[in-house]
Amino acid sequence: MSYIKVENLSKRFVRRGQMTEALSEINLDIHQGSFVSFIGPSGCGKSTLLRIIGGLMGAEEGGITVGGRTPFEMQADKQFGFVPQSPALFPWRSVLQNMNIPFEVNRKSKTDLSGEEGDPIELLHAVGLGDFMHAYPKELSGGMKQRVGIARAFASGAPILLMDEPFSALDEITRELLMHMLMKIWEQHKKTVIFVTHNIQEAVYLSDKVVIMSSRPGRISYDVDIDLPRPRGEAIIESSEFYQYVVQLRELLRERW
Ligand SMILES: Nc1ncnc2c1ncn2[C@@H]1O[C@H](COP(=O)(O)OP(=O)(O)OP(=O)(O)O)[C@@H](O)[C@H]1O
Repeated sequence: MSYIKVENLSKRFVRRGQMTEALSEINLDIHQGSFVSFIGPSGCGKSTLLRIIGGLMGAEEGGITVGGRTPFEMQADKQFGFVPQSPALFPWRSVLQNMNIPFEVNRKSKTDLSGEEGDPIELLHAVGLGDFMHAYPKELSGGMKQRVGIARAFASGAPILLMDEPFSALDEITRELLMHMLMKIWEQHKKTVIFVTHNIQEAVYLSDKVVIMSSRPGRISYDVDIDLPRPRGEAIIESSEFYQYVVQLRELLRERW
């Protein structure tokens, strides 16, 4: 059953008298607990759609519900965890203290997400930062900071995680390591994840569904179900089925680039 439902959604921006049709007639069904990636050329509206789903901005036309409620209600109820390109870590707090920020925010707003929360210490071990719990952000590399951001999102209790190109600032090898790490954690926690990326392999490896977008105006041109077995180990990348999905997505993307 559909958990996130987007119907005929359009979004326009007007800047200095010039109108940009950022999204046009978007229709989308996302199932609870699934991993969905958005991929498409720069400016096709991926981040805008992510922000609308996450209740950070509204749209002019169309409807959107998340778990039967509006995104704004879900956002006020702390149901979304955001993982941006580089995570916001407080420099004066240790890694573990940074992990606890969502719990403190929820306690203050009296949001009860118990049952969805993960153990911060366990999650730090899962991302290979067990020895860095008491370190400060300035002692971490970019990849390590991003691991904290991901671990924190899974610990936060939010059932829906919105990730906007979380690996784009990382080198190729770190990016691959984090992709495998994210997959392992997600397979244990099964939160609904919406993931924006420019990387086809990443999208195929991680996703149940890849949504291909095209620009001017931003539209969904295809959505492709990735029917690869789970759990997905690293070896799957070498399989011919994986390769076929990569080729298919590349062709579909080229068509509308
Ligand atoms: N706040 C804003 N004001 C005006 N125009 C905006 C605003 N945010 C986005 N846009 C425009 O909307 C379109 C979609 O932008 P968006 O950032 O969603 O694209 P994107 O697919 O995420 O791009 P990228 O892959 O480069 O991050 C672009 O043309 C952009 O210039």
